[in-house]
Amino acid sequence: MNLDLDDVSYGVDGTAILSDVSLSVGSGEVVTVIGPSGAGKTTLLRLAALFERPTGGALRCDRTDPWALSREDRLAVRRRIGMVFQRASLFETSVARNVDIGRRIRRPWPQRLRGFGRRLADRLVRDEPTVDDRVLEALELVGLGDAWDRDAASLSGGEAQRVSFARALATDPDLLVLDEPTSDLDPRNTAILEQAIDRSRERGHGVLLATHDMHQAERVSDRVAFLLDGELVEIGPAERVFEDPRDERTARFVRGDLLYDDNELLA
Ligand SMILES: Nc1ncnc2c1ncn2[C@@H]1O[C@H](COP(=O)(O)OP(=O)(O)OP(=O)(O)O)[C@@H](O)[C@H]1O
Repeated sequence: MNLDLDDVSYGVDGTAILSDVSLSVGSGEVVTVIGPSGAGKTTLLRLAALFERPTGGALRCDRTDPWALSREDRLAVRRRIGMVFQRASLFETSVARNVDIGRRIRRPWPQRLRGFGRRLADRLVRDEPTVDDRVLEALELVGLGDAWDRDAASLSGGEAQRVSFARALATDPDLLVLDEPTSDLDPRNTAILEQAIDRSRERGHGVLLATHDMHQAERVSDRVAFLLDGELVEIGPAERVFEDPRDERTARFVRGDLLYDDNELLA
C-alpha cells in the first residue's frame, strides 16, 4: 500500500497538534519519525493507521481518501494496516489466541463465521488445540515460536511486546505502523524486533515507525522524518538526515543537544 499525507493537519478543540505534514510511505519502505517528546509522533501514526481523521489536508491510501469512503469500505482499508502501540495490551488467554485475535477481528463477518465453524469442527475431532500456521509463523518471526501455548499473563514485558508485534504481523498487513515498539526492550529483544521489521520490508510491506532511539532509526530506516512541534522539519534518506541534515534543528536533535529548556523551545 502506498500511503500519502499531503499537508495534513490535526487539531483538537482549536489547538493545532500537527500542521501541514507531508510524507509518504511506499511498499517495502521503512520510514521513521523522530522528534522530541510531545512533537506529535503518536498523533501522526494514529492518523496514518486511520484511527483519527485529519482536520486539514489530504491522506490517501493507494490514491484513495479513506475518509471519503463508506464506513465499511474504510474498514476494509483499515484491515490492511497493522498498528503496534507503545504499550502491549494482551488478553488474559494463551499467546496463540492473542495473536489470532488480531487476524480474526480483521476478517469480514462471513469469513469470521466460517472460521468459527472450522475451529468448532477441529475441536470435535481432536483433543489438542490447533494453531494456525500464520500465527506460528508470526510468533517465530519474533522469536516466540515455542511460546504459543503459554499464558499471556506469564510473559515478561519484552515478550508481551513481541507478542503484540506478532499479532500485527499475523494479519500480513500492507502497512505496519509501529509506535516506539522497542522502548521498553533490552538489546536482545530490540534486535529481534528490528529483524522482524527487516523481514516485513523484504516482504514488500511499508513500515511507518516512531522511535526515540537514534541508532535504531539509523539501522532500520530507508527514510527519516524529523518532527518538531507538530511540523515536519525535514525528511530524507536516513544516511543524509543523520550525516548531513539540512536544518540546524535536526542537526541539534540528532547530535543529542537539547532542543528544550524548561519546556521552552531553544531552536
Ligand atoms: N486528544 C488530544 N487532546 C489534546 N491534546 C492532545 C491529544 N493528543 C495529543 N495531544 C497533545 O499533542 C501533543 C503531541 O502528542 P503526541 O503523543 O502525538 O506526541 P509524541 O511525539 O508521540 O510524544 P512522546 O514521544 O512523548 O510519545 C502533546 O502536547 C499532547 O499532549
